[in-house]
Amino acid sequence: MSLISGLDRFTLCFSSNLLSQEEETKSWKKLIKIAVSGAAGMISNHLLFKLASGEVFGPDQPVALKLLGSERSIQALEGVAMELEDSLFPLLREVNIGIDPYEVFQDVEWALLIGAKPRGPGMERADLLDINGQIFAEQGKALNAVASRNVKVMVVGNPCNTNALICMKNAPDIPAKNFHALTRLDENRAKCQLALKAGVFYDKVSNVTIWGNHSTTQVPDFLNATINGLPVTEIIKDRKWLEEEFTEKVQKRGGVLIQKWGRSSAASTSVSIVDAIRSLITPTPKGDWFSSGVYTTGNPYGIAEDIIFSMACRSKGDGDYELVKDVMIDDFLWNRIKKSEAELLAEKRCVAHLTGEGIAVCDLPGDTMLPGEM
Ligand SMILES: NC(=O)C1=CN([C@@H]2O[C@H](COP(=O)(O)OP(=O)(O)OC[C@H]3O[C@@H](n4cnc5c(N)ncnc54)[C@H](OP(=O)(O)O)[C@@H]3O)[C@@H](O)[C@H]2O)C=CC1
Ligand SMILES: O=C([O-])CC(=O)C(=O)O
Repeated sequence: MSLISGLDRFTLCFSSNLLSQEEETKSWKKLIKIAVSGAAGMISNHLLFKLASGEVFGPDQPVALKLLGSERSIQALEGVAMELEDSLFPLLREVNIGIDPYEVFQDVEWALLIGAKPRGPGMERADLLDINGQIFAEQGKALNAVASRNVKVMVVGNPCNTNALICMKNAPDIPAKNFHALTRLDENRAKCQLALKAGVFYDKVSNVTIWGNHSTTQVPDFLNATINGLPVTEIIKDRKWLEEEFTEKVQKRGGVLIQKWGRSSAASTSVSIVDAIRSLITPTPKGDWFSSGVYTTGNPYGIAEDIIFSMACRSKGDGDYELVKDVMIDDFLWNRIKKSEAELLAEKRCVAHLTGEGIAVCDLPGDTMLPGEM
């Protein structure tokens, strides 16, 4: 018996505890198909087991995992699939592996796009944008061709905001609103720092927005954040700490971790992907919000249109979201937001050849980096 299918090496013959159709309609929800790229990578190694366990979509939600790899990773991918199979997750109905996004993305309702080339020594940021951009352009086209018409796409692979924009532009038949770049890890990092400084537990911190790019220009918003329902600025009165130390700590957290660990955050990133998905499929607690990198066109804040920018979102739990209107933006916040916006506009000009918007011109600001690059 095997759950695994894909690449013609495995045949799907799992059936031993498959519920009959009648039982299924009584007690279990309809199977959902979830694609994960970079499935043999470090983040996926944590995430896939959470998806299969029911931790993400719930204890009555059967899942099919469709794992996208490459020639490079196919052996590893088979190993990952075997481990999933050996874990005997009752909700995991099917594991499919493949290297062709047009096969792997067939009918998927969620696409978690994690695979991306890491920036190597001496590689220009423009080169990274181009190499990874090509991956995301191809995957956008594949999603457009074969995925569910309402697929939700979560881009994790860096530079995730611009990769998400490229993916979205190559998938014109899928609503632009369905594309997200993961900035939830940054939000979680910000909450952790505020809780530690205030001497409270993490769950007392809410309304934390990350504005902008998942890079060192990101803006962790302490102005609108609350602790125990009170403005953070009333609890932590050290404004200098908030503007300088806190902000920089969150912006550079990824890089500091790489220096210590020798690799980038994988476990906490997978936790934040779970948080990001759950924020879309469960109603946002009253008065609170969450951060996600989403499409700016029509935003109420005056941020440039047609980029993917992290902003404050609320969801009714139906997979969709709306932008939060009642946020304060002072000069400090606005100046920082403009810097991150300028970086994303520069990244966008750099990938114009991949978004169908003409000839690329790369004039990236030199002083900004991915969180892991400091
Ligand atoms: N948004 C966020 O908050 C965060 C984003 N990240 C980003 O997530 C991505 C994945 O991280 P992680 O899982 O730790 O990385 P890994 O290096 O463990 O895995 C990355 C996967 O990317 C795939 N890949 C695609 N193209 C290439 C290529 N040209 N060269 C090498 N590998 C490639 C590989 O899979 P295959 O061969 O199967 O394609 C590989 O397994 C990275 O881009 C990282 O920067 C990390 C932390 C936080
Ligand atoms: O740059 C990286 O790969 C790591 C990263 O995004 C982060 O830790 O936030």
